[in-house]
Amino acid sequence: MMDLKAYGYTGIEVMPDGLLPGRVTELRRERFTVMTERGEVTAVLKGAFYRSAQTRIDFPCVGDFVLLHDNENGDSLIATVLPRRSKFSRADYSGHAAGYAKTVLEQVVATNFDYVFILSSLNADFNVTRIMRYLTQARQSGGQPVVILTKADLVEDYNLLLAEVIQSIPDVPVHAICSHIGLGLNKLDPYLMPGKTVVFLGMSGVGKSSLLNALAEQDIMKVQAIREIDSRGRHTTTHRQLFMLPSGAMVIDTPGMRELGLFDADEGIRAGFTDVEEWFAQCRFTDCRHQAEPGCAVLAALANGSLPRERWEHYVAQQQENKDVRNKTSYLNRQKGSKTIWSKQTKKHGGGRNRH
Ligand SMILES: Nc1nc2c(ncn2[C@@H]2O[C@H](COP(=O)(O)OP(=O)(O)OP(=O)(O)O)[C@@H](O)[C@H]2O)c(=O)[nH]1
Ligand SMILES: [Zn+2]
Repeated sequence: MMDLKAYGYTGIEVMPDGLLPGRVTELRRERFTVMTERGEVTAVLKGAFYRSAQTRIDFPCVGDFVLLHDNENGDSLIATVLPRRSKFSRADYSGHAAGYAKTVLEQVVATNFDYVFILSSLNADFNVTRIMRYLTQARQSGGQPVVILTKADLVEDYNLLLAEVIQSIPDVPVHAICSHIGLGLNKLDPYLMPGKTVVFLGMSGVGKSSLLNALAEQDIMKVQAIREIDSRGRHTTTHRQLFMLPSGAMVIDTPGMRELGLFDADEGIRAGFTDVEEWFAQCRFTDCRHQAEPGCAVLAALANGSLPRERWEHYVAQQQENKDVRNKTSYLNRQKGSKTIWSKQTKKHGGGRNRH
């Protein structure tokens, strides 16, 4: 018997008759892999999901705890998604013709994680502003942020940059690592305790796969390839989306989670709020601050519910953080002067890798 506690399950007060709890470890098209007390099962959604769910937010995602009708002879049926303690989602405009509908679908890409590892490389891409923008995203998610500065081997003295980041965000733990030689990985042990779940947030190429492989103490991609050869019925070319580390902690690595980090946060955040900014054009005054002005379209949209209040508050918080970051960054830039503190020999390996 599997103990689901190992997967971070904390139980519910009353278990409805005939239902089995589990955690979603993989989602491919409409088929789920769910870890339960009797091991891994495949499952599909009960028809009621498609009839009653208002948006795809209500659909289970990797990391979710669910209750299912177990079926030993085929697909089990997922009946309920248990409340989430943290989640990352991204706006999905795919269902709408541009400029047609105002509603943006929310696509949940990972749930129920304890820590958000914000990865940023110490080489030429080093950028405190970007780290702070990811921090805003992380704080909104409900997970605890941890900043991880990667590729410490590529700079002459990573302690300078480490000190800079610590100074900018004194309330968040910051660690420098090198996945290739294992430097600093032991600093991550306190987060990687049994039953805890971690997600990685960061741009393409910062070293997410390398860290995952280093923590897994094996090459996960290779492991998967071998699985396919010994024909255990897996028809995928990518690794598991919720992965159990030897330490007993789990890492969620879904394609959607990767995409969250793909854009450069500098433009990405702005692009992510078009549904909010669209209203500005309809305000009576072009310099409307959307606070108490007559004819403010934002206030009207908030009042009649066309613009969710949560969404507006998220936007305002983001704007504030951007401002703080700009102030801090110009301060840091003045301090840094003309010192060259990172090595130039390393150019980022551009996009040639397989996308998972
Ligand atoms: N020198 C050095 N290179 C590293 C380190 N970690 C990763 N790299 C290199 O950086 C490149 C990108 O690393 P990945 O681990 O694939 O990055 P990723 O974040 O998974 O990238 P995506 O899959 O595109 O999201 C590879 O060439 C790695 O070998 C490190 O600690 N030191
Ligand atoms: Zn206004």
